[in-house]
Amino acid sequence: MSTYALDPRTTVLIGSITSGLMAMVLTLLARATPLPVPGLRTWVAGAWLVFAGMLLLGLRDWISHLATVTLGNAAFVLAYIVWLAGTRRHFGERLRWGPWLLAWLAMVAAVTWFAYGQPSYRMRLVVVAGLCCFISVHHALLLLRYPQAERFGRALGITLTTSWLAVLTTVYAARGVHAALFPQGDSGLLTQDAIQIVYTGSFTVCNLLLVIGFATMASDHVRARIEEQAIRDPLTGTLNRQALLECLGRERANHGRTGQPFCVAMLDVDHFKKINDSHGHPVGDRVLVHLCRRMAALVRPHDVVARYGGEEFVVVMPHTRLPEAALVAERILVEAVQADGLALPAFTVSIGLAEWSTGDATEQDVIARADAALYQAKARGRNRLERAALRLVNA
Ligand SMILES: Nc1nc2c(ncn2[C@@H]2O[C@H](COP(=O)(O)OP(=O)(O)OP(=O)(O)O)[C@@H](O)[C@H]2O)c(=O)[nH]1
Repeated sequence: MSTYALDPRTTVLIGSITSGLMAMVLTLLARATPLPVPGLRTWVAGAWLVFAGMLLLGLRDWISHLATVTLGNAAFVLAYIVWLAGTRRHFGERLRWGPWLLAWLAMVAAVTWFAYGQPSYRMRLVVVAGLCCFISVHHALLLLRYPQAERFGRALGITLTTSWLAVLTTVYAARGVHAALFPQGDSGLLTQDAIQIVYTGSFTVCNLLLVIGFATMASDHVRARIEEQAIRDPLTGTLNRQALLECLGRERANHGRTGQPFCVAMLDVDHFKKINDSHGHPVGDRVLVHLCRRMAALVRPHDVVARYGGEEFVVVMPHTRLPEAALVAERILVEAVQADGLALPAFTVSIGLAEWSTGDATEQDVIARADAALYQAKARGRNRLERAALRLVNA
């Protein structure tokens, strides 16, 4: 009679059921997600491989040895390689499959040999635990390379996944070393002893927690993309009007606290309708995209470029007074319209510039003054810069 409440077969079979459920949850997550998550499908495939591997391992002695020992271990270890590929893909990299598949094939061959040629659970354990340990440590080190500070969800997902990979590495290392150093008697994966119960229980739990870790990373990825889409103009990738107003609100508050000046440049493409009419809207779109790229390259790192609407853009220049802002605006006027070798029609822009003044009550006021200066620039012949006079209190 068993001296333990759990036996390894029960642990592995419960593990296979829960990993099947996790695989299902991950599959549904991949189907339901409103935006594609790189690597998620690969993780789904890995989760199903874990389910298959654990189920086969748990059916030992009930179905053919080939299915349980060879295929079970093959599916199980392949899952770790597939998860590694999924993580790489998530971070925009590709796994070099060749060496990993070679190692996996060698493992499958060795396991088969130590199951039929020269049966030895001890050697199978050394081979399988050794490779799983190597994959897990490689996977954990890979995750540590990615920056995680800026978003809580991402940091949490990476930390969870890395932590469970570290635990998994320890489990496989400990089991592999124990098998290498000590005779394992008549042991098999499902033998009823404390070591096997702890071993099978540990990798079962870690596999589930790994899936939760990646799911956390995936959901944070979706949230970040949605937040990004909410503040970006889809055509040019610059901030949209809503984000611009928030940025101006911050600058206004900062000015209230510290007295730091800031300027707003409003920019409009001259005769843009003609460009659309003569060359078509797609070319007009390319002009806008090109202009934004050039502006982003010409302004300073802390300046903000936003699309105000149509072919109108705003540049916010923090910590800047009107004369310095005029230098930046002049640079944009001359250099942002250059499109040598890009097969774009020639175009010019007009700019109206205003500095936040004590007479401005809201961010809309400073925008309105920049807009009025832009109107003047248009009226005075376009392709030029006009500055709004400061509006001082009681002026
Ligand atoms: N291709 C393209 N055209 C746009 C976009 N948004 C607005 N427009 C077009 O931009 C044109 C703006 O024309 P107007 O407001 O008459 O101004 P304009 O022709 O630039 O003339 P001035 O501003 O007076 O120099 C309109 O024809 C809009 O349809 C866009 O995202 N892509």
